[in-house]
Amino acid sequence: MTKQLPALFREKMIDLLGENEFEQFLKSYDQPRTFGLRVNTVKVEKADFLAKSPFALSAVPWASEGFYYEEGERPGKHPYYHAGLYYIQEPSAMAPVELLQVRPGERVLDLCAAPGGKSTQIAAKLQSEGVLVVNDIHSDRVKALVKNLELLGVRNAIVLNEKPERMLKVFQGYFDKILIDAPCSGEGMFRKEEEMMHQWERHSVQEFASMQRELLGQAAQMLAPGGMIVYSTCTFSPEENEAQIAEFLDKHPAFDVVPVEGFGAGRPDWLRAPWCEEEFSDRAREAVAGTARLWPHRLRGEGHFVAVLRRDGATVEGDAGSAGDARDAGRAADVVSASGKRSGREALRKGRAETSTRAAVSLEPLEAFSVELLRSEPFAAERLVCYGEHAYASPAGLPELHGLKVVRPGWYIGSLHRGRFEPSHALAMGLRMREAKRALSLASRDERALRYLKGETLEVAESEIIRDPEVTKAAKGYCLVCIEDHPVGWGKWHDGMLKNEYPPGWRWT
Ligand SMILES: C[S@@+](CC[C@H](N)C(=O)[O-])C[C@H]1O[C@@H](n2cnc3c(N)ncnc32)[C@H](O)[C@@H]1O
Repeated sequence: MTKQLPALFREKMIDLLGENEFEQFLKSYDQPRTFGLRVNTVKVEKADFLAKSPFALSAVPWASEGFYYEEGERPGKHPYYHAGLYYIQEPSAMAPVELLQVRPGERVLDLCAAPGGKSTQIAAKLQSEGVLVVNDIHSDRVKALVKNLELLGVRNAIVLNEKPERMLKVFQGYFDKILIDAPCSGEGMFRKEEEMMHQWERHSVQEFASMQRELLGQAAQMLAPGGMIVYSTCTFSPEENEAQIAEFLDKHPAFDVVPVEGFGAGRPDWLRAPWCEEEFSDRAREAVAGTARLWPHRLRGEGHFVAVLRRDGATVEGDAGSAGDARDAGRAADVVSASGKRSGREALRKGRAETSTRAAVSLEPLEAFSVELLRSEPFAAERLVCYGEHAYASPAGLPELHGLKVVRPGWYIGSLHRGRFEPSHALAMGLRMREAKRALSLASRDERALRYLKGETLEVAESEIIRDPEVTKAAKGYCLVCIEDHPVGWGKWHDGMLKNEYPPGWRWT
């Protein structure tokens, strides 16, 4: 393994680390990589998952819901994976979101989000309260992002496929927290994915550095006063790490570094030729010592860099006249949604939803479905929005998204077509079992659990359909299929048989 490292990379790391530490660093490439999963507390309490985990787990010290599992285990091949109970995530990659200190109710942006490892981690910290905007510039990668958010039952995410510069007008000064998990040269991933070495040889560090500079500047404009940005990469190069932060601090005096403890320190001494040609202020040089370096030879994880940046509470970025407008507009929308713009509850009561074209869509079939199937109103507080035939529950407090490439304006509820409502798979995955009036809960060891995930029709006795006879007498019709009380999809029960509604693209193969 070690001899395959690109020669230029080896030379650079010797220069940065010195011969002694480089030897230790090099040895880490002969160690097996680490494997991690993160319990998805949107769906399951950590203690409940640990009590029934089929895998031997040990805690990742820096991530409250993160665990190592042993090589040879296959958590991606377990019904719990299909129930969204965890996300398979490299342990070091769990650090940036932990450091972002997300609280329920906040407005959070994940600017470079696909395939969604960190977005789903943010969603768990939000506990379905607040607004999560996730974005990625590459449309093919956004598909995986949407799927992961749906799998993990995230209800309050808006998915964009945008160039960040086009988001500035809409979101100026709007977010409490922003994560920039920047595109980078990926040097920290050489052990995990050998292909990264070939990519490294094809792209220059400078190419990534200029993208990162832009992303940091754009994020600063979308951050509210007093807000926080976490900037992370999975690379070692100072040009993409300390130099980015030092340059940012010199351009943005309202920001400071919040020192990170518990990892290797950032290296002001690497702000020098040939890695950086620029001169930085003493303030910036000192501050970068508070950034964090995760080294594969010093901890159980791959190589990462993380910087936590806080803006002071007074200053706003960019055009002083309009900064903060999006935040105020969002606040106004909260107020308006109680009267003018319709919350889910109101929309259902009035039988009409807002649409992208402003033409009202009849919600009667959705209302009938809700009355029949849903115990509570899980999207009562959100705005119901229709894009064509598709209904979404959009978190309250969003500015208008007109002009942006919106892939998901919120939780996808289902489609309304010719007087019929068809519930989406995302609706099933975002519900709790207790929110459905008709459900089936299979044990993970029940051979029908696997057969359901493979798309097969199941034999299910009427007595197995869980329902409150006071509320729903009939077993016939849509039923929320769960594995040990955790929803995995829809089925339609009739006369001892459950017709499978598990989407073909999601099936167990
Ligand atoms: C390191 S990956 C993100 C990984 C992701 N945060 C996760 O945890 O699963 C960087 C992402 O940035 C996206 N990207 C690259 N340039 C971008 C840009 N200018 N704006 C937004 N996203 C960008 C890439 O498509 C890629 O998906």
